[in-house]
Amino acid sequence: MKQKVAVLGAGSWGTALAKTLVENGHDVMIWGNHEKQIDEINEHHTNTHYLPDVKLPEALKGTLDLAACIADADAVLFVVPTKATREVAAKFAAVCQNKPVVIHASKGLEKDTHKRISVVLAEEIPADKRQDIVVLSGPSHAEEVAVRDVTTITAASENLASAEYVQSLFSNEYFRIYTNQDVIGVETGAALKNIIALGAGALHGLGFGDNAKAAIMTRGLAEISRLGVAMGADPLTFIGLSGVGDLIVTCTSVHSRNWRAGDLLGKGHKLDGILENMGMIVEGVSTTRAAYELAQEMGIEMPITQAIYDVLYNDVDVDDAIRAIMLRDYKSEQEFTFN
Ligand SMILES: NC(=O)c1ccc[n+]([C@@H]2O[C@H](COP(=O)([O-])OP(=O)(O)OC[C@H]3O[C@@H](n4cnc5c(N)ncnc54)[C@H](O)[C@@H]3O)[C@@H](O)[C@H]2O)c1
Ligand SMILES: O=P(O)(O)OC[C@H](O)CO
Repeated sequence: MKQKVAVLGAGSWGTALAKTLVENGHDVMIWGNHEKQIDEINEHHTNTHYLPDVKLPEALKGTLDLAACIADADAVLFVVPTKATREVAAKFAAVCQNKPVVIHASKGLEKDTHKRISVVLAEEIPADKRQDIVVLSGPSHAEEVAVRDVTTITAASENLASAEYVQSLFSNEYFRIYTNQDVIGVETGAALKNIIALGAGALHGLGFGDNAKAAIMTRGLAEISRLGVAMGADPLTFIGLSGVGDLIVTCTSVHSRNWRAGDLLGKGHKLDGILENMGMIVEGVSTTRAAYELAQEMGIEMPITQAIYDVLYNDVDVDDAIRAIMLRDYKSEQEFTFN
């Protein structure tokens, strides 16, 4: 059935998802915070900074007016960077007049509080202003979804009916959505893979080969699962789309901003300059800090995260960080415990 959907966030992912929703026959409005960009969407049906060469459907309307965007919406999709989610959710709650399903497609942990995004949304949006919160996540680069490349991701909610609603909203012949009821697992897998992608990029930038890539992805998944399970996730979620699936795509694709940032770090560029030139959000940088602090609080061993934290925040040389990981206490692979 045709639904009215508001997309909050007019960057790469918001624009690609809005395009898919229009192609699925829904009535879609996208809200952004840059006038020139919203004008471009409305007048030229493009969003060239984020998705060069992609023609957007004329039926996709952009607005700077949040209240107008969400008026009568059946569903509202939050797709702003993690650091902006609380602020946008509070603005939403202040003007929301109905009770839409709240979906989010962002990937990160909130700085300072270390909270998952669905927790931040639940704190800012009172239950009388929304239905369930559903997480949309998995291996998916906007650049590929926007050109209808085959993609599979997950809609996660504790309430299966809400996950199924989001599944039916987005699914089509190139975009297949699975449901999942492990919200903690889906969100932690999504957030933490960005840290490992920074590391995989750095190894590439330093000239390491495929063995190193396999090593960081496999041992990265071990520590993602360790923290995720300690937070309450189902271990099996990490062998699914938002676990190993997203890890594969983010650690191997040139589209990945996190991988590209890591690659440049490995080649000796400075972090500030890398972030400035990317022109898009690199979530892994702030998530590394949040995950490192959370792991310290919870007493969870995350050596790769710690190494990347040291490179990003303690000025440790990448080569030294790798040597420290390789020469730490020798372990059994079977030491992997979920508790
Ligand atoms: N790009 C992808 O392929 C992709 C895929 C899956 C998930 N994600 C996740 O989606 C989230 C958004 O990523 P993106 O790629 O669209 O980022 P982006 O950098 O391409 O765009 C972010 C957008 O958010 C807007 N924004 C920032 N702060 C805002 C605020 N306070 N109020 C209103 N708008 C604000 C920016 O103006 C920009 O339009 C991230 O958490 C990312 O990890 C991205
Ligand atoms: O470009 P990245 O590194 O933010 O990754 C985007 C998506 O999360 C990939 O699934």
